[in-house]
Amino acid sequence: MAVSRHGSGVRADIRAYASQVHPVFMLPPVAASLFGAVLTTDFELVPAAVHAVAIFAAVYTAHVKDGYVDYHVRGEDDDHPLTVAGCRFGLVGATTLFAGATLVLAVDVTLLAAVLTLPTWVIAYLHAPQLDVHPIGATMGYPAGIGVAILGGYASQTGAVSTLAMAFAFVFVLVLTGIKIVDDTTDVAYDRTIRKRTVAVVLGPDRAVALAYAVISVGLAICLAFALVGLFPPGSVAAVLSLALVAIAAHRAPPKLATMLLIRGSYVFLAVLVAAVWFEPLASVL
Ligand SMILES: CC(C)=CCC/C(C)=C/CC/C(C)=C/COP(=O)(O)OP(=O)(O)O
Repeated sequence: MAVSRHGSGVRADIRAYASQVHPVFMLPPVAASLFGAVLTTDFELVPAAVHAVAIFAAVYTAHVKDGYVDYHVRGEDDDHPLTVAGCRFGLVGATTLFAGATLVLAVDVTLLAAVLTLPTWVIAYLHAPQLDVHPIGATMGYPAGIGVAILGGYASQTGAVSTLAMAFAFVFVLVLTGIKIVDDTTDVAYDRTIRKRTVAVVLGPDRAVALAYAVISVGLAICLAFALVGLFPPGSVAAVLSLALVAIAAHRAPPKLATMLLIRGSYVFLAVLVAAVWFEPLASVL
């Protein structure tokens, strides 16, 4: 049974499945999982890697299902590399990998880590066609997945969640929600034609952009406040400053450029937070 729509043979099949690895969407959740793990004092590589694999498999599930729904069910996309059977095999494969990694977490690491990992697959599987047609689901599914990935990464090290992990998860959910609202302002006209109700479709682009930057600002202000009260390491202030500067530049830019800037800004935000947590380089000077 053919799995690739473009060519036959093992190479074509591998290419088709590899096309569903979207680094822009996949790196942040995997990095969030590892970030949760490095928030703990004793970092253990194996449970961190198992959790990261589960998160990768969840996001892969989301992409295969989204591609299947957008091309084969809704007829929205012009092309898709996988046949219907290919999508189904991909879903079964990714889900099996997810289940295996989650089972390892439950049996060999801690039950809480597994329990916190499960919602990521549920969000991923339901992204299309259920969540992506509703303004809250379309906007907050991915940020919520990142938040839970941070908590699961933390729990995979400690068997517990902490105020620190929850606070970081909360900040990321807010900041990424704002960025996703901006992202959806790039597709308002098209999304209206396919009845996809993003925040930008419901509120209109101008009010959506105002809401987006308000949500990002609240997220950054909370991050700053957590740094000032000593919950977050002092270097978090540098992370806030870097994303705030990017957000100021993005605010004046057209939607596509603004989205591109904010997504890259969020990578820098995470990277500076990792450095702040791991090395605490500014601790001695602040
Ligand atoms: C661990 C974790 C983060 C879990 C959540 C996984 C999740 C919901 C991923 C979404 C990835 C995806 C299909 C993005 C494109 O969606 P789109 O609907 O904006 O784009 P489209 O218009 O191309 O369908």
